[in-house]
Amino acid sequence: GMYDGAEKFGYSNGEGFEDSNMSFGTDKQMSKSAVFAESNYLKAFPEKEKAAPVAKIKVVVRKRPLNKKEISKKEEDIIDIEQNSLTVHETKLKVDLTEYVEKHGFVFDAVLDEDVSNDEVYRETVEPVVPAIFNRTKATCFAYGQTGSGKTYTMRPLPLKASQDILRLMHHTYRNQGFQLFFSFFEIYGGKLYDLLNERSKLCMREDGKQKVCIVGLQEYRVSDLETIKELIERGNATRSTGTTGANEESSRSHAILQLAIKRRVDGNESKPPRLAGKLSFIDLAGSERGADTNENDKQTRIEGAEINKSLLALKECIRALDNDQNHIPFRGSKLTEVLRDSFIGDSRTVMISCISPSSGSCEHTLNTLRYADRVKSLSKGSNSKKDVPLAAAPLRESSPSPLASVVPSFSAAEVMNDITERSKFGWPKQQYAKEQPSPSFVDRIPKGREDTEFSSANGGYFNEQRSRVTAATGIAVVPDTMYQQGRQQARKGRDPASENNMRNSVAYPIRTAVPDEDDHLNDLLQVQYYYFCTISLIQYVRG
Ligand SMILES: Nc1ncnc2c1ncn2[C@@H]1O[C@H](COP(=O)(O)OP(=O)(O)OP(=O)(O)O)[C@@H](O)[C@H]1O
Repeated sequence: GMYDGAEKFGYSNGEGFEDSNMSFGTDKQMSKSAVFAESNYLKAFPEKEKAAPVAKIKVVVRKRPLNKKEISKKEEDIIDIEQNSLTVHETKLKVDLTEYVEKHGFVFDAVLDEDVSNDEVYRETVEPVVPAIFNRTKATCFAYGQTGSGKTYTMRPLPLKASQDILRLMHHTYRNQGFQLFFSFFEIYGGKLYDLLNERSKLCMREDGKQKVCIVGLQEYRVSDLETIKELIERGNATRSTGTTGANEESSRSHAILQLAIKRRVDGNESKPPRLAGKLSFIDLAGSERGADTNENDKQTRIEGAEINKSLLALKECIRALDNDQNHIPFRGSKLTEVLRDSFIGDSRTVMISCISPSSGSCEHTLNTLRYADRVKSLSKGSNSKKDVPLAAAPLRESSPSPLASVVPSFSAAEVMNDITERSKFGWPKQQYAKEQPSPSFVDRIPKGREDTEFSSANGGYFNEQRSRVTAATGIAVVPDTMYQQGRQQARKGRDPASENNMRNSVAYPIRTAVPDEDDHLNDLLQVQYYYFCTISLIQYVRG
């Protein structure tokens, strides 16, 4: 048959896990045990608590070339890259309709420009973590970015390249040591799990008595040659669901998770299932602008949008909690993070590749993507008081605590100042505006043909964002999803006030109930002014 090289395993992927005896507790037991999951882990491995912090998270940005459509529309490339820093040149209009360019600077672990090949992307991102998965590490690699920014283009080749390296290690360095490679591929769509290698059969997720995540019924294939892996990847990709949205018809609205698990037979004992040694997960996330879809289309699309939004937020919070070495990691925020739970406990590595489009028409989405990426990394570093690093820029070295972490806040501080100066010309209260929030009385350049949806969602996002920010700081928010909010507040705790200033959330929040305050009234006033301005402009345009 087609999968001759693959040995098919019908059991849940939890069965073969280290020390796992698949004893499902009652619901009550499960939720109780979940709370203590991380502390149990530390009890079992006390040395982990004392271990020196390692660079667990790597954030890489990749810019794609302008495509034919963008070139034909005469859109400009607005992204400048210099080593590992990047500048976005955003053209804006003042109230008097004169144009000005606002520059936004960012620094990441690596910034890859449009000439960088997929091979180089692999070398920069996944290759360094491959050896670690033979040694108890769970590594996760995901791409983030708007539809059409190159996530799939970037992610598609990575699993096969990684498999090649894994097989090489298995056949050479770790030869005759009982290591086996297992392959699984599933997707999360609208909060539900589907097996991409088993005709999209619906899966359910359980936690066993020891807080191990089990996806019951997920097909795992034992693989030992590249050709089989290639076939499985192609089969899974072909099964992925795609949907229709206002933004891009072709794009994926599901998160696809491809896992390469390394297991090991202990003492050559054939009767016992092999134990999990390490794991490498690849996640092709749904387009990051999906949260913004919540206003439009049919009910199903709105639900999908909300779910995607929730999972992207939850993912960010988990990674940040992880980087802060927090005891509580808010896995429960979404299906995606629950599924990835065991990838975030213990020795873990996360590689995030933020994909951006270079074109002026995508400026707003690009800034959102970069802010998300920046927030995953820089804030958590800023809060780590133990690290005393010089302020001067220094080249980043792999796996050392990033000296650049200190550069990011200083970079931002200058921008905050610019921002404040710009705004205070208009007499707005300075401290109310965190860095980089769009000021509502400037008309951002809106891509042609997308005015309505883009603007309304962006604007809605802004006001929601402002609200949740203010209420979180004063602690008066009443949020229905309490688990989720606890996670957020937990994540905020370790932060210092200086970095709080740089708080930049990029993803539109789900709408929350909040007590209105002065700031909200100000926002409403500005919004009214803005609409007034638009109406006047429209009337003038129609007349003349
Ligand atoms: N670095 C690149 N070099 C050349 N072409 C690219 C690059 N990145 C993306 N592309 C091209 O741009 C188009 C869109 O890319 P892709 O499908 O990967 O976007 P995406 O972010 O995965 O979108 P979606 O969220 O809708 O799945 C594709 O035709 C792809 O071939």
